[in-house]
Amino acid sequence: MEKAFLILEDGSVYEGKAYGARKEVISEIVFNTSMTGYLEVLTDPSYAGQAVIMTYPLIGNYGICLEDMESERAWPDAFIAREFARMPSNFRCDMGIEEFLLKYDIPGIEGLDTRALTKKLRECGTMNGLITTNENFNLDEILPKLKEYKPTGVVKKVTCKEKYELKGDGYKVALLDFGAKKNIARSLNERGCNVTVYPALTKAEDIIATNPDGIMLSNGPGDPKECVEIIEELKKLYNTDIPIFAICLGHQLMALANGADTHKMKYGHRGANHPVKDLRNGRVYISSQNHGYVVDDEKMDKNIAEPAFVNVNDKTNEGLRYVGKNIFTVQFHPEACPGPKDSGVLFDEFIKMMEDKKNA
Ligand SMILES: NC(=O)CC[C@H](N)C(=O)O
Repeated sequence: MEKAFLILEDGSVYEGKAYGARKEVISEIVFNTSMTGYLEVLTDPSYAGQAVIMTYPLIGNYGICLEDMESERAWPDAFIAREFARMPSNFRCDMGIEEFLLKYDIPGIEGLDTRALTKKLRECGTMNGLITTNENFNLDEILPKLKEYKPTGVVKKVTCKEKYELKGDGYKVALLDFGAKKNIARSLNERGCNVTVYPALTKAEDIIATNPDGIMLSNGPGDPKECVEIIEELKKLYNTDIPIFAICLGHQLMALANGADTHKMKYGHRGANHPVKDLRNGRVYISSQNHGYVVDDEKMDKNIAEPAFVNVNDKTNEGLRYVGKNIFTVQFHPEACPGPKDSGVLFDEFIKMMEDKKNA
């Protein structure tokens, strides 16, 4: 077995075995605590520019079911687990995880201590790292490069190139694709919506001109503050009376468009069991999450938006309701995939919002 190394920005080195593609990459190293759903993690475009460590020790047991992909390809720069399954067992399985990683040229490492690694990232915060099979690495050369790295231009990389449509007889929804997981469009389409998916840099005027019943802003990769052009367009969408629902990056961008600030969290939320509390009724949903940035809700003008959800573990903001507007946005993932479907009802709330607006 060929050796592979993960070298972190602080100079620590973890040795494991090479798996998947043989390729040297520098990336932001993040961990995900989901016990299943590795294919959905691999195909979530929000991971572009990052390498993912799965904390669950055995990954790949049920193989890869291509039908369950959340986008057209796999996005992480690298994929790391304690052990990858050699003999997947599942009647829907199309291929094993190694074949899938090779197909998208993604290097993997297994056999390293993912628990120690996760503890390290929790204590020191998210770090950049190098994944390599070169045993003769030189830390003096590598560490300055690691400190410099920042994923940039990632939304442009992952968004669709052309608009496309999912036909439905119900409400007409314009979905802005900042790196959308497929289950967002599917969740709307299942509720009858006719969904038109637009590239991230579509002008607000072009969307407003189609007279949609509602606008959906998707999840996506990278630092929200980098998306300056999109934020400008969202200001214009805010000024219409079209109902808007936003998830994750969409939520952060709408907040930035309205004078809020965002910051990078110490190590983010990535997993399938994050409790979020609905501040209207105290109800707690167990949610699927994948984000490294968060909206500073204390700095948000309360006349513009009020906190709608809070994370029960660390009290960070998980959603906003815009005052006097048909707009609500969430930091977590009601579309699940992977993870619990508890908060899928929020799509029904969005439908209700469009209905009320139409009947007004
Ligand atoms: N899933 C997402 O939309 C992530 C949003 C943003 N890239 C973050 O990490 O916070």
